[in-house]
Amino acid sequence: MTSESIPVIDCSPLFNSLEWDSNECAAVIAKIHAAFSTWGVFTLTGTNAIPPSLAEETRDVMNKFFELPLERKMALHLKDGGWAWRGYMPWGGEGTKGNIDQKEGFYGGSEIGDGHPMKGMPTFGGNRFPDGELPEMRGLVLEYIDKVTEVGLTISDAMSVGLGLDRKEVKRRLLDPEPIQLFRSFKYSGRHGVDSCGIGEHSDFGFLTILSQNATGLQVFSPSKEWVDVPFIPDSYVVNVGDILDRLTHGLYISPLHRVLTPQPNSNRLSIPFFFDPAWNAEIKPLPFPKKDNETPTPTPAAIERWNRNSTFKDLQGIWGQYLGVKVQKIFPDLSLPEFLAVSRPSGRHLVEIRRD
Ligand SMILES: O=C(O)CCC(=O)C(=O)O
Ligand SMILES: [Fe+2]
Repeated sequence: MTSESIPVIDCSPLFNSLEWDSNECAAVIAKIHAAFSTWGVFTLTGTNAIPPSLAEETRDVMNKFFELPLERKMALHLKDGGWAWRGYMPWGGEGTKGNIDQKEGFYGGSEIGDGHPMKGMPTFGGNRFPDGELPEMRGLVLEYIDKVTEVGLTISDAMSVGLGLDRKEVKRRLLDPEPIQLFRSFKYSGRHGVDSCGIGEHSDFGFLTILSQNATGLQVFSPSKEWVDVPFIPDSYVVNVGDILDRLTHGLYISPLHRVLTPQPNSNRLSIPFFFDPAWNAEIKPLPFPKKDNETPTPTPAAIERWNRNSTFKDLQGIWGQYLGVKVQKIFPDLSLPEFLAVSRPSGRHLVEIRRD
């Protein structure tokens, strides 16, 4: 048994338009900085950027979505959404390290118009909502994405100040003109005879993950290397560091291992992880801190061990989209991709076409 528990941080001063150099804000910023440097995760309370009713209605509509007949959901299958990586992911459709994850999912993102310059690139494209069966889902999910993005931007500002940078430095370097916004919702349900996890142990690929949940089940690997339950607290969000933020902070911020326990066959656990990632064109190079002496911090052995868990970010170069494209290609090996430069593979270039069938 462990007495450790993940930090819970009331972030209301940051959302209540207080001066950021007020004592209240400074205290919250220090707590976030400490949480990211030790656990890599905290439970955020006190945000008014996402009205509680919106979060609840979004979870409700996602539950309704998962209750739709299977053939209606299959009509929205992810693979038919191509590079946009949007739509329905059936139960068992994903796995971690060779084991199937006992979950089904819905994948979405910000809606872009036909004329958008990024249309057709990995993660950019139309959402696949069940407009006929659940007409309210589109509006709720898009509104939720807007609001949770505000939370991501506020945390990024706090992080920037915590790292000794100007408040907008992280945003300017990594999130302008707009962060990549990946909406996910998962419904966990176990099957008799299958003992794999809801999601096996992993760390997140991107920058920040901001997760809403309706029950316990998520566990995080603690600083003293034990699995610790993330409690369910109403109107809270679990915010964790992803692998690229770990790298960009020279390993000061920790991308934590986490997993979702094996769900019961009649489980009702629903989560909405939101991946708040760098802008497609963001140049991937470490953040310039500490500012005072400009010395590059030396990564600790623990950081190097984390970075070696997977080699995606072995060398930091190029732009975020080049890493993201490779990630999406691994998920859809059969799809072909618009041409783009990739940096995390020796071949360097993918030459593909968008699937039209
Ligand atoms: O559903 C959860 O609680 C965790 C989801 C997660 O870890 C992920 O999607 O990366
Ligand atoms: Fe995760």
